[in-house]
Amino acid sequence: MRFHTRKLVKPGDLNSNGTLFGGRLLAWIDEEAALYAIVQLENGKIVTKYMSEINFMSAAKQGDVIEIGIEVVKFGKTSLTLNCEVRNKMNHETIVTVDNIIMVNLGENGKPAPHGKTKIEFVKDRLAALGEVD
Ligand SMILES: CC(=O)SCCNC(=O)CCNC(=O)[C@H](O)C(C)(C)COP(=O)(O)OP(=O)(O)OC[C@H]1O[C@@H](n2cnc3c(N)ncnc32)[C@H](O)[C@@H]1OP(=O)(O)O
Repeated sequence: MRFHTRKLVKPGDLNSNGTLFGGRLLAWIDEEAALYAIVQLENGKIVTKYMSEINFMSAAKQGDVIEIGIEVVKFGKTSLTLNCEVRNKMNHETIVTVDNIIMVNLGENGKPAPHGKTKIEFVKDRLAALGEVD
């Protein structure tokens, strides 16, 4: 699993227990999944369809640095299924796992559209293929 994004837990991110608010964490995960899918599928019109088992394993507290990891479970026809783990950057303690996040690729009409992708691609390889590596 590749951990792309780091977040600092700030006072405005806390719940009434003084730990990281779960809704805030889910918003960060949703944005990360959307970003990942937009880059992989090369389409800005992508929506979250479904999230399965969300397991809050440990609490994060103010001042913690956390990181969000995403990996591909499956390329579908119009969908991309992702898996997510959020962990403490410093000690790698797992904070939450989400087993399946289904992102759906939309066409111009807003309906599911085939994305034509079957495997993970890296932007640097796409650029290299275009002769645009710096
Ligand atoms: C980033 C964000 O926060 S976006 C905001 C939140 N999300 C939204 O507002 C989305 C609202 N939902 C919708 O607009 C619609 O449900 C859509 C466009 C996503 C999907 O429409 P549907 O008619 O359900 O699409 P359809 O049945 O063709 O399924 C599309 C794909 O999703 C998959 N899918 C749909 N429902 C599920 C489900 N419950 N579990 C797993 N996969 C599912 C299908 O298998 C299909 O994948 P495939 O083509 O790779 O085989």
